[in-house]
Amino acid sequence: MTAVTKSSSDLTPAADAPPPPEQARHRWNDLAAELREHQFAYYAKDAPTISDGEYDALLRELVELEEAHPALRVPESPTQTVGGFDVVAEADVEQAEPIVDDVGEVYIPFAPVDHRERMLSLDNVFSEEELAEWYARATDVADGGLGVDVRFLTEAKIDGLAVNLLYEQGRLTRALTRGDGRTGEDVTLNVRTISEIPVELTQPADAHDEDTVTVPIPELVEVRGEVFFPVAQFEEFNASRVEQGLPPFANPRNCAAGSLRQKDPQVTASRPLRMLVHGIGARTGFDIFTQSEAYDILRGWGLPVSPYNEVVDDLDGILRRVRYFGEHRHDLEHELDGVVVKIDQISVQRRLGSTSRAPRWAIAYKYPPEEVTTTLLDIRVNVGRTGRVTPYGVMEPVQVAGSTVEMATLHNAHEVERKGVLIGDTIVLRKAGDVIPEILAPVVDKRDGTERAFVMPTHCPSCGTELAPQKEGDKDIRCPNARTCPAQLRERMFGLASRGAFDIEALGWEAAIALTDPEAGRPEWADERGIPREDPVLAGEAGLFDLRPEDLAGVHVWRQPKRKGEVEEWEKQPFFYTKATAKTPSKPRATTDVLFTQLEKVRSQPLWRVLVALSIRHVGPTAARALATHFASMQAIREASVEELAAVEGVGGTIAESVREWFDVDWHREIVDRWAAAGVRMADERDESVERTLEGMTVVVTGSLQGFSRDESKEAIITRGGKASGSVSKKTHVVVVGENAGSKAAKAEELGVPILDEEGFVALLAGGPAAVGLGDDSGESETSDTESTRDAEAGADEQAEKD
Ligand SMILES: NC(=O)c1ccc[n+]([C@@H]2O[C@H](COP(=O)([O-])OP(=O)(O)OC[C@H]3O[C@@H](n4cnc5c(N)ncnc54)[C@H](O)[C@@H]3O)[C@@H](O)[C@H]2O)c1
Ligand SMILES: [Zn+2]
Repeated sequence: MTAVTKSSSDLTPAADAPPPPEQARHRWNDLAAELREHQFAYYAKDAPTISDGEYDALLRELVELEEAHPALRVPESPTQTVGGFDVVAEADVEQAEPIVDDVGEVYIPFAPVDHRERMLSLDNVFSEEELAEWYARATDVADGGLGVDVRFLTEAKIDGLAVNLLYEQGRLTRALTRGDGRTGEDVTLNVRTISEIPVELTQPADAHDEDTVTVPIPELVEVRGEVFFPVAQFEEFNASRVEQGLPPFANPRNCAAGSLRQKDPQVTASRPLRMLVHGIGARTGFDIFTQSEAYDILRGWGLPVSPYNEVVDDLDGILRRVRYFGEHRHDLEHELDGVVVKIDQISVQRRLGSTSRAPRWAIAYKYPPEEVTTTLLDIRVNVGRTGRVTPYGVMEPVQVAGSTVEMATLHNAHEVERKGVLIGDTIVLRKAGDVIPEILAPVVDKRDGTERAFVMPTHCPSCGTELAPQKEGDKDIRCPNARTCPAQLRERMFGLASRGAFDIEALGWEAAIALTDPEAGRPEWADERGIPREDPVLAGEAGLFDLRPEDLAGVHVWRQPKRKGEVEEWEKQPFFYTKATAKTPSKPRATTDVLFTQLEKVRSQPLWRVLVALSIRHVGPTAARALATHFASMQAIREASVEELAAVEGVGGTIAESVREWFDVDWHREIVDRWAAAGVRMADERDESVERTLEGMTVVVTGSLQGFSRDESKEAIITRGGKASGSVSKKTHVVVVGENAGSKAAKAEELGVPILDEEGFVALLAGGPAAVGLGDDSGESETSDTESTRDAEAGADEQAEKD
């Protein structure tokens, strides 16, 4: 190890620091070596093999180790240097070997050139507490007992790569990467291709308004900024690389760096690189007093300045900005990994100075990482309710954005190809907040040749039917065997039992699988070991109401038992019946009894629920109610023409056609017939004892009522000839406001629509509008259709989305 030289940093170990124990020294060596390796992959090759979060964690460990053992904190430690490979070591460009980087591009290192003034990195904090500590320290030193009113500039931290632009007499004469902070690589030719960066500064026009700062173009100025690749263009760009047989970039930052450091500037020119400036280095010929003012000057010369800079007075202001960007992390055109806070006054900046690595007058607040790397163990496919086949990635479980992720959808085969991921790859996984996790890209450098490409199955993994797109040109492929495909059937069965349909609590996801797809989860070895396949007790929903408890005695499902914390092999277990023991024979489980009780009960549910249970496309609860109210029987709906269906208030053409088409399929009609034969009620008896007190009235119920559930209040309105609507408009006759009512109550007041409480509602139901002092103005109702039609269509959309 080289001799420890005295560094300007105040963090250099005290000469009398006790020697660290052997173990700590070992760990330090390992960590430092590992970090340097990652720095090389990241800065020199633009192809990191671990995520930034993982890198930061390693660096943190090193910082903590050095805090515990200050003698380890040598000037060349990765904690003390500006990250970057040693440019000077590759000084002789003539002799330098061309590097073929893993992104398939060849370049020779660019000539090393010194910066006029050093380019530093930034120190990081990872929590609001740490930020407050920095704030306290910085303001304390800044004040120095002088009572200075320190102000802070908050900026978006742009995740790109830093460049230093030297302008002499207004001309861009040199552009360098940051390198090790003292010496960077000459990338002048490449930077010149970025249209946003002026080759010639513009003399600011004479200021007419007082806010514009005009400073004449100086003799010399170093402008620091960040080159980035716009997020919006990244995915498309990566896909085009994969198409050309080139490996994709891991993320936009590495893509920006790789694009800038091209041997052939033409290639750089073809990339949509952008830049924003965030500092000034050496300068002669002008003065600046605050950093924010410096930005105004730079803007005046035609340089791109971020629109997100804002000066604030105190910690509260800083925290407000941190929270703001936390919420808008994905609304910016560049990747944002944090917020940079800088002391605005240059004189105060000087008083605070810098360490060997970073200024003390600035800090980067970093958000929790949203990207991690993990292994893609497999790509499997899922068959949905309408037969759509979607591949999804199965990954080594990993923590990201506060949850454990082990699966991520890949949407379709085309998407898998676009992303260029192989089974076995190390992949970059991204999870942003509540958004569903996404596989971003493979880490190509980690490949060892054992990875294999995903092959989209040609046949349905559930029923073996040949897959095909529904229409020509569809990206999705489907299993056309809608009738008996176990995967599709189990989804329909689950839907049929859901709250908006028959509402059969005992028929949940697992029971739906047991009834229709008992081999779901069958392990590969099951065939080899001669374990017979079990036929489902239901080959379609038609037989649901014909089931008897004894039919379920032999139903088994595949389960992976967990015993004493250990994960065991998958095995078949009885589902509806208990396991027979030496003493007791197998008998129906308690939940199985409940299932049959509920199946009995739902036979007399209202017609609209039966309609929803049929899984007719676009027919959700709203459309089903409209149909049931109008036609009152399944037979009438079945015989209705498209025109007749479409004429129903709340049923549009799409729904009408979908209903007609559904009844044109013979096995669909068979479902209805067999359910009817098994005693499922197929008509709503008009209870003549209920007076049609609300004929022609549109009623909105909002908030919760004591005596009615949501469904019951709707039912009560509809059976009395009224219309139950979900939104308040001028056409609404009355709004019933229960507890915790929200915006609808306010809207009613605003529009002057009469409002009733629950008591009033009961009176209205019994005696009609006159009973609650409302004039009978139902004549208007003929024109009030549009609103409820929109409701029904919205309901239909919701339903379609679930497909
Ligand atoms: N994954 C890996 O293998 C790997 C390896 C090395 C480094 N890294 C990552 O690189 C980063 C460390 O690099 P670093 O030294 O550039 O530190 P940094 O990214 O934490 O911060 C310093 C840099 O931020 C940039 N910056 C962006 N917006 C700015 C603004 N508004 N004002 C001032 N500066 C701004 C500047 O270029 C500056 O040099 C870490 O995030 C680390 O995770 C990753
Ligand atoms: Zn199938």
